[in-house]
Amino acid sequence: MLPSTDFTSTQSYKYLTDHYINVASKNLKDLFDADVQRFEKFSLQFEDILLDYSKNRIDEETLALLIQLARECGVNDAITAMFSGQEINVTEGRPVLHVALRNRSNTPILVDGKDVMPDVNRVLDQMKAFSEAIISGSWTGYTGKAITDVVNIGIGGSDLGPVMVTEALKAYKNHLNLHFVSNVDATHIVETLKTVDPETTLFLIASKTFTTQETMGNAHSARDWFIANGGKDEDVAKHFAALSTNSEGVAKFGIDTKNMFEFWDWVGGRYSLWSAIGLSISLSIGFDNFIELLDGAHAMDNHFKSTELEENIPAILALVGIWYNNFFESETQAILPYDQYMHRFAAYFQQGDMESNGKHVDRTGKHVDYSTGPIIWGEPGTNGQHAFYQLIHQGTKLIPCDFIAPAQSHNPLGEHHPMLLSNFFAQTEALMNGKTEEVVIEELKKAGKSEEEIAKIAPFKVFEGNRPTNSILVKLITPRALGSLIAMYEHKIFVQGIIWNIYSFDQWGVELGKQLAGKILPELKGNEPVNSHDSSTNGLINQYKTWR
Ligand SMILES: O=P(O)(O)OC[C@H]1O[C@](O)(CO)[C@@H](O)[C@@H]1O
Repeated sequence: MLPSTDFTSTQSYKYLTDHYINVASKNLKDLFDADVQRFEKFSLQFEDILLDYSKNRIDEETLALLIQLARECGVNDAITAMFSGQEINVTEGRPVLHVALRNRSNTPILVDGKDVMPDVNRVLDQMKAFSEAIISGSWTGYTGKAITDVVNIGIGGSDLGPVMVTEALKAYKNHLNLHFVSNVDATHIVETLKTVDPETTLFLIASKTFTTQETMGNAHSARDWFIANGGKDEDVAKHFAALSTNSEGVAKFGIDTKNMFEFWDWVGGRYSLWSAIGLSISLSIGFDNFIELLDGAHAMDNHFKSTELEENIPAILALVGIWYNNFFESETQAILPYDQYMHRFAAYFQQGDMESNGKHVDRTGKHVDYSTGPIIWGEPGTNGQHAFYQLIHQGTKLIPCDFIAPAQSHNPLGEHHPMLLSNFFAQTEALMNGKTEEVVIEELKKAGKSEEEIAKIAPFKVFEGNRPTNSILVKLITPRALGSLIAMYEHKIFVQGIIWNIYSFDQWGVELGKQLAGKILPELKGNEPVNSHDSSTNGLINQYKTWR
């Protein structure tokens, strides 16, 4: 059982409310001026990952109160509950055990009295053998040729994790060409199939439930294409594998269950890249690197589980996030990786965070009267700088940002990496310090502007500063470091969900749209006008019918 506390009625929350008034009036720049130790006090290192959270609008008292808040909300007990396999996904009646998938120390983890580790290891062995056979070319397609292309068909958690990781670890990639098809828009599968050869293509049908409309639609179209282009029914086994919890659904689709890579209902979709859903990752970078990814996540799990909250990186990130979300009332949080390979990292955590903590009902079923999960967004630097940073620097909204960068590049070409990192360092400094009117006027004077010109232009050139950031500097984006980084954010989301007293591991909010689409699909057949909806929906459907 998870503890259930309304965090707004805790003692620490009350203290934080008063404390906020004091801190909100302070400037980050002044906080740095007043304390030469600030970086040392507010930074933590885990292996090759340095978290600098000193450029946040906090002081030592803020942190102490936030930690007290975490304690009052039972964060430590909740961590124990998750790692010990308790049924903390209450609304779906399941434990939450993505940590078991990467439990490299193999300590038993019990679900209904049974250790899950033998099953986890059995599927890992199966993934290893399969990955090696495909990569080495010993597994051949129906005409005896080695596989050259792998098409992962999945959506949401059965797509975003594999896409993000295979992109982030492209530097470790082998000869296989990876493709990802997720959208039910035929364009996605049609354009992908134009680039592959049925004789040398392997399709991975990735779906936890094996019922998701988009994935099933794309999987059937891929199978039809395979048969229409020379494959026979008996050849399907060489070209289609399933990653799923639903063996019945897999068999019904026509995939030999020998080619099924199993996982379990205690793995949430958006936490599933560590499971059989990660097969495309293992194929892309090799099984040993996939294990490195799991090792990195496991190391972060151990840190999270056994480190006091004061030094606990995911917990600190969560608490600082709550500080902005619930006291400064910031609505969004940006994730800004200064690494082109990590270009899908923010998109991945859009699902990870927003599907987990986008909830308006607390764990007692009551509507919350406080803000829960933030809107997550972001793009890689430096591209974002030339697109939306204007608003972060000079807009009216407070946007806490996580800046992430590797100290070493996989592509150390000329001055590119120092140029990239100079931007990474400059942005957080600029966001913090801003530029005062006096400095602006001084600069304009030096540029020879008249008094009149200066008066006109100066206000537009002022930067208020005092905009908070975390900097996450990673030595090099290796599979291990990436595994740790992903696990770090997963646990941040977990801690926030515990404090907001919501269930982070269900996703009922995606059901309504699915249900209505199921109702509308048959209505799109035929030409007779539809009148079963509101006038807007009827009007749109009927116009579609005349235009199609
Ligand atoms: O793996 P499945 O069962 O096809 O589900 C895909 C995705 O759909 C959702 O259930 C809802 O969008 C996600 O949580 C999940 O990752």
